[in-house]
Amino acid sequence: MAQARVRLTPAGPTPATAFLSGSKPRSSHFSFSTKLTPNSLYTAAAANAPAAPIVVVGSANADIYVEINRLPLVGETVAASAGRSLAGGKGANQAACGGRLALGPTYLVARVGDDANGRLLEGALADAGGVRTDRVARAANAPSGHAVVMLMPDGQNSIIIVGGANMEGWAAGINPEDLELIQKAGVLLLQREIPDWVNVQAAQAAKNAGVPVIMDAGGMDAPVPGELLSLVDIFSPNETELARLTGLPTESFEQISQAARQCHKMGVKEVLVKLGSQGSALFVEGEEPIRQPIIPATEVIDTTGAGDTFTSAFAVALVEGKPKKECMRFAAAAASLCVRVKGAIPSMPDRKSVVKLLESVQVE
Ligand SMILES: Nc1ncnc2c1ncn2[C@@H]1O[C@H](COP(=O)(O)OP(=O)(O)OP(=O)(O)O)[C@@H](O)[C@H]1O
Ligand SMILES: [K+]
Repeated sequence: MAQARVRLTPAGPTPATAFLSGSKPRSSHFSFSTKLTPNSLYTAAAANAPAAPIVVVGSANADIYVEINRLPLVGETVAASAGRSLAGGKGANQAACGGRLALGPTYLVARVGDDANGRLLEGALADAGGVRTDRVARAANAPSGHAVVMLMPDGQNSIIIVGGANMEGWAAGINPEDLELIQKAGVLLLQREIPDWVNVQAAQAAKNAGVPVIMDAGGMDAPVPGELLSLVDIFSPNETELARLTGLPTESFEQISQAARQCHKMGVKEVLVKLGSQGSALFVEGEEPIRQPIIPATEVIDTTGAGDTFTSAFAVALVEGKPKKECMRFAAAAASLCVRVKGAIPSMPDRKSVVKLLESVQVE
């Protein structure tokens, strides 16, 4: 449960995955046109838009990175050449991004432990700016979610994850006052690093109040329960997660379209697929897909957090009532800025930078 996933095996229809991220192989069998629509209203008019809150219900994780030459053998101790602890978890990442980009408030509903990692997470979220952390509660009987990420010189990594409070900290579920908050939200943003039953509870509350639910597919690789899918308005996998969910190949755009249609049959009307350097595509049932190419980065430094940035930025634009195509452009611009900077939360752009990038992109 951390910044995103690492592909522990080469990409394929059903890879083993963890919650942390690294670079991943991508299919390059298809390409997008780069036709862009004019950048409309992220500036003056948007400033007058009603500022409905974004509510993220999800994970917060302390990621402990160690750089080692090789894994220790059983019974052996090895010295790391470097180590650091960073805040992550897809819930925290998406809240941090919302906090930077949204006109209104962004709340994170999460569980941490009453421990040093919990304090690290609370501090990092406060430093990220713009995130309301008063709904991050400390669980009495579970440690904060954390992960040990062992980075090796050849780029390989091994990860051990402790779900901790993300998985065990919810007791009887989401607090009544947090359910009320969800029902007043402009959008509810979910991922899969907390128990499915908690996600169902949040999504049900949102659905009852007519609040749109976006679920990022990243996190645990167990099948998504049908009950949860039926409560989600926009489901957002990358192509690997889409393949895993549907059991279908996602190497070509045609195959991705087929897999998205399969999701429609499973009860999700809108599927927002993230395709790495190939951009993204939104499949709304019964409509032509909307394709969004990447907005090229001057230099790609680290794609960690790109998926979380994309999903969260899409939600930010959606809350402002932007058309879906505009939401995708906004998200692509935010993600393009994210890949230029190392790390997850530290790489998430502010609104001004996204607007500036959108303005600088050539309009056809
Ligand atoms: N090299 C790149 N240059 C510019 N933008 C990129 C690049 N790679 C990714 N992006 C943007 O980031 C978005 C999300 O990236 P990606 O598809 O890798 O998400 P993900 O697989 O969910 O990522 P994560 O590793 O964070 O879980 C893409 O749709 C694209 O807009
Ligand atoms: K990054």
